[in-house]
Amino acid sequence: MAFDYDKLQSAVRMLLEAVGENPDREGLLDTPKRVAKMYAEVFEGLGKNPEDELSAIFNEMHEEVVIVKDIPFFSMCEHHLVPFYGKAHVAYIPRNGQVTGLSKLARVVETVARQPQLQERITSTVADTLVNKLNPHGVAVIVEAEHMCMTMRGVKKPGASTITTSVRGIYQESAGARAEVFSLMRG
Ligand SMILES: Nc1nc2c(ncn2[C@@H]2O[C@H](COP(=O)(O)OP(=O)(O)OP(=O)(O)O)[C@@H](O)[C@H]2O)c(=O)[nH]1
Ligand SMILES: [Zn+2]
Repeated sequence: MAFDYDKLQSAVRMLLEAVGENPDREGLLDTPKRVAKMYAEVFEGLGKNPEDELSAIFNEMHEEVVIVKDIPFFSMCEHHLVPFYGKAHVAYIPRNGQVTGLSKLARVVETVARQPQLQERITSTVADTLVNKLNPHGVAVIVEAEHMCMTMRGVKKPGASTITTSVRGIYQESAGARAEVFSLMRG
């Protein structure tokens, strides 16, 4: 995705003017440039297909659960463009030896989080990415996050955390399997 740095910089300049700041005062002179760079970084997942992150697939006959938990992530709430951040836990049961690299699960989370987002959509997109690419027996994703739009503004409830889950395959069908994986993921 090609970011329009010039447009971003003039938008930031306009924003500063609109709140009554003087964008030409010394401390703010480089701010439009810095903020443009920052947006390019925090939105670098835009235009990427998270399935491309699951490039390493090993033919390993392990048809039991694999869990990577406590994957830290930072995202930007699409309603207020302020951060929400926390941890994602990703579990899947490979099928037919379709085992991916552990770091690739964290890369999927990273790509999906680095765009204007909702926590629910991060959770379901990570689950669907694994389903589409690996065709596993089951997938479970838990995301726990704190939303700055609920802490520094608005309802102002610091410490409130939001938990979302997405399950696919066997974890959708079997309450027992789901309870087991959730306890491993959150334990
Ligand atoms: N479901 C969901 N809601 C979110 C997420 N991030 C922020 N929100 C909510 O989006 C809602 C937007 O509500 P609005 O009433 O349109 O906006 P607002 O007046 O700024 O709302 P307040 O935050 O209550 O002040 C708020 O309730 C936010 O808490 C998210 O990831 N998922
Ligand atoms: Zn918000």
